[in-house]
Amino acid sequence: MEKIIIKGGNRLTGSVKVEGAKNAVLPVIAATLMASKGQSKVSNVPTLADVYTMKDVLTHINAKVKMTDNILYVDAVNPLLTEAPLEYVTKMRASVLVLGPLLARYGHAKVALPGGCAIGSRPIDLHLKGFEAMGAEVHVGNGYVEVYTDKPLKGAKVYLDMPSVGATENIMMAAALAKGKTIIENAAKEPEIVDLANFLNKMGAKVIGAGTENIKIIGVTELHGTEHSIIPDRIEAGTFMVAAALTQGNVLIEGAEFEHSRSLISKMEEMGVTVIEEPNGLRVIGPEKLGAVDIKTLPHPGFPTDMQSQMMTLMLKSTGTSVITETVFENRFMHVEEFRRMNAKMKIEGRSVIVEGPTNLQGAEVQATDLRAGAALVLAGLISEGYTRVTELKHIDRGYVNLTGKLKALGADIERIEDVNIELVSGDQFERISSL
Ligand SMILES: CC(=O)N[C@H]1[C@@H](OP(=O)(O)OP(=O)(O)OC[C@H]2O[C@@H](n3ccc(=O)[nH]c3=O)[C@H](O)[C@@H]2O)O[C@H](CO)[C@@H](O)[C@@H]1O
Ligand SMILES: C=C(OP(=O)(O)O)C(=O)O
Repeated sequence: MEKIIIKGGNRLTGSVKVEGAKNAVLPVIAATLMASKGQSKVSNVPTLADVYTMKDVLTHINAKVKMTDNILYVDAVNPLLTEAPLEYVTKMRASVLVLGPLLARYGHAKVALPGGCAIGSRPIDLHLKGFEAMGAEVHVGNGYVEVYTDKPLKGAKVYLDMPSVGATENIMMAAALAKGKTIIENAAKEPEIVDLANFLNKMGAKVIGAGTENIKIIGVTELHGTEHSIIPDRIEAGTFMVAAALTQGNVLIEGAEFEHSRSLISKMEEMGVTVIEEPNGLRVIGPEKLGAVDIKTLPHPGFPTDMQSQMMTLMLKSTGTSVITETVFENRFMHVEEFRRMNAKMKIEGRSVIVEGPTNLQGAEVQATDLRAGAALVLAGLISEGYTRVTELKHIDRGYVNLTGKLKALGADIERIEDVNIELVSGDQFERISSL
């Protein structure tokens, strides 16, 4: 079983480059399926497991896909299949984002119904409500969801009960090729929604107002391939910001956008962290003593749920009682048990976790329960006594390119090892691996 092993105590310094955003590139790749003319060239594509899964979905349905370095080429001109089987959806829920594009282009799409996952039940009822409002029939059965229509989709007014990111994206993509005007009310406002809208507009779509709560889409009859560069990953950036703050470090996070991370920066500043906007990124300087804060996760521009577990690590180092309340997902606290194995003092009360700090964290063997929880445990390892071993790295690989290498370059004592035989890597073995 592969593990990341961290020996805590090092201060991080230097600079680290942020990759293209996972949550922007996945919908953009899905949208390339709507180009009935010309090839799409997407650059700044992160080499993540999720990107390869999305690439496999596209190949499965007959699109021609090629990836070299960080550039992805998609040619979807030839007729496509309209079904994506279970194996892809179990690896990555974002595979449901092919529903909107395929429905709009072919009048039919079928994908395995995503089940619950470690962070909550995650239904797709709002996506389906949008498709129905545009005239599609929805059939759910035998573990699959099928959407179809024998007439072109028609523009509609769709109110989302909550500003779902995926539903906004799926409906926006379907509406781009529908007849007439669609308005998405209470739409998600994340920067990744704006990136998708920009990509669609370069393909010939007419999307107005992305980034606000009302998005208007005037349908067109055809979309074409185009070129686009993916926005930087604000969650990867945030993870390194926390790493710098935790270790009393001084790190330049190259490519990090101030505007995309306002809520995180504001909380970090409240805790005593210095964040400086520089021409090519954000510099983060960790203080000697961190103050406690209360945080509530919310849809953008509120505090992102994808930074909740990493911030919990920072709270563990802060002096006083911090409370973190999760309002976006109903069950995103699986990492609390793992933190406790590292001597963390925290208590779950309903949708909140009460964190008592500062804690002397102790290294332990812990499991990544989802990708951000995995990153948070690696962060905790950076400030723990002794050795921390993080397993279930498949989760981390969904969302982070070379997390170990990047932290090592900043000065962390960290290794990723394949240890089929060694159940417990001792300090000596770690020293040997580190010096290889
Ligand atoms: C690939 C991608 O971009 N993933 C992000 C996206 O996920 P995703 O698009 O799945 O998240 P949503 O914004 O849709 O989900 C937010 C909440 O709405 C609920 N909901 C959603 C859709 C629906 O039809 N019905 C419903 O009840 C979900 O269960 C959840 O409680 O946004 C989340 C919230 O910022 C992030 O944590 C994920 O990293
Ligand atoms: C929850 C996340 O992603 P996904 O929606 O792809 O599971 C995440 O990026 O933290």
